[in-house]
Amino acid sequence: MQELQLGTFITNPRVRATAQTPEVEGKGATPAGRRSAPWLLLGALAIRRQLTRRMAGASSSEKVFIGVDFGTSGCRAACLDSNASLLAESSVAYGDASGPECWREALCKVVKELPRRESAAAICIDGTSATALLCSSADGHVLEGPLMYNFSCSAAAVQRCRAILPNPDHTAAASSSTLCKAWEWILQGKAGPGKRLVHQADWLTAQLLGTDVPSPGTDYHNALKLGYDVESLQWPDWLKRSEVAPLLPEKVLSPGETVGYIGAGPASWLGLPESCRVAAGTTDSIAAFLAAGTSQVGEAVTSLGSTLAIKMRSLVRVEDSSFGVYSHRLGGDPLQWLVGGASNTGGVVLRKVFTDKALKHLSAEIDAEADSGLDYYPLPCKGQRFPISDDNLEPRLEPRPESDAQFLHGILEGMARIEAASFQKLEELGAGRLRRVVTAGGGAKNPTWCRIRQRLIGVPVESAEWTEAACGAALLAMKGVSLLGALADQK
Ligand SMILES: Nc1ncnc2c1ncn2[C@@H]1O[C@H](COP(=O)(O)OP(=O)(O)O)[C@@H](O)[C@H]1O
Ligand SMILES: O=C(CO)[C@H](O)[C@H](O)COP(=O)(O)O
Repeated sequence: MQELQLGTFITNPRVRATAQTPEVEGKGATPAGRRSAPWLLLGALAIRRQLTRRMAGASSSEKVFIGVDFGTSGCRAACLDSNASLLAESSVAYGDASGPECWREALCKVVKELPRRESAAAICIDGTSATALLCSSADGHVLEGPLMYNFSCSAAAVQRCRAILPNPDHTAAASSSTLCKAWEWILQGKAGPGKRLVHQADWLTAQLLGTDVPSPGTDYHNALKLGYDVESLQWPDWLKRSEVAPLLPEKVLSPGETVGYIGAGPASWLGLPESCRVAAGTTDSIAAFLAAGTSQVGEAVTSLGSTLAIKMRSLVRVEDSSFGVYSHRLGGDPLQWLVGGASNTGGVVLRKVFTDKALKHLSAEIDAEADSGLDYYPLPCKGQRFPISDDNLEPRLEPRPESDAQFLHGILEGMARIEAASFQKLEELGAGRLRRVVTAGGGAKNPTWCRIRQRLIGVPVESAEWTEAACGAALLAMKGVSLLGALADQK
């Protein structure tokens, strides 16, 4: 098996690195040039290994809090001290690998690179929303899947799903919903007694508890697309009466709520103490929202990751699956919602054409205030989830100009138009007026893209201080269930 190497250590600009190893400049692996690997592929990436530690030597016994983010292209971990300062981050790319064994390998890799993990007081995992596995209820063994977050189910599964929904606009009506994936397995004859649908974050959280706890249940963020009623906080009767009922997770917890503590086995292979609390998780774009830090209704977070997910704080819950719009529960009194959706556009389109290094230097050549003169609709392949829900929508990336910088300009502008149309749709549907956009994800490090987006969206657009979702998961580990309410109650 290929020897695993360290991933890229992301240095948080706020915390000055005190220990630096020389920069290792590798050749950027082009996506097409990637070699396959049984587990985690780390091509010859430009690896800057910097462990960030606070200047003042924090005592090694001081408690730390760990968040682990399982995104589309890789896994990242963040470690906070008891003042919620960022101590260290680590990451590993999946490359061409995928599936539960790859995720578990990534979990082990990123956690074992964190300093002071032996003092961890709590850990929390976020995963891609609506990524589902079919597992044995008895021992948690994976039987089918994963069906990934953007997997569009068969017409038969979608039809059976929509037939039980209380209304056609329901979040679970989307062809990529977790509930459609449950019907997919039912129609294939793979579901049945002793089997349960498990979200990516839930399965990984169970790895932390050890083998004697097959399933920790789920959280009400991950449960939304499975049909959970996040207003009354219960499985609705129409779902409990359906053939899906036996597949539903028994427990639905609040994100950050205690699921249990690190099992003896995981304690040894992760180097975490058995006293470390395991918190219920959330989805990757909500973890990014939590990391980005917003303070009032009308503010939004756009996650510019492999996909483009937006969440706007609103006092109005909006749900319209015909546009791919749904609302996650934030909390507070009055109850606040994270209204938005997840588009198939995003960094995945960029990575098919440009390495991260090329993105950086080509972006510097672009005049963000000028129009590119191109009219692209950037998608990785046919199909769009939001703000147009259409499995047959084709990408538009022609004509390609001679200049790579102009080509990139057209793509960034095309994605910014999709983002602007998304916010416009949320306002049309009653979510309220957009005031400001804070940016998370890999694209947040591109100031040119931020300026193009600001020009087309028409409100201030800036990069978050913490652009990594893992920091949001670490805050959930640290603050527990109080985090969401406290965020919502900020006026
Ligand atoms: N300078 C840049 N400008 C725009 N996009 C970038 C830049 N650097 C990296 N990216 C994009 O960021 C994406 C990865 O972001 P990340 O948040 O890690 O994604 P995910 O969590 O969805 O895997 C990649 O698709 C890559 O193309
Ligand atoms: O695009 C995705 C993967 O990155 C997911 O769909 C994303 O998690 C958005 O879903 P949610 O709004 O439920 O978090």
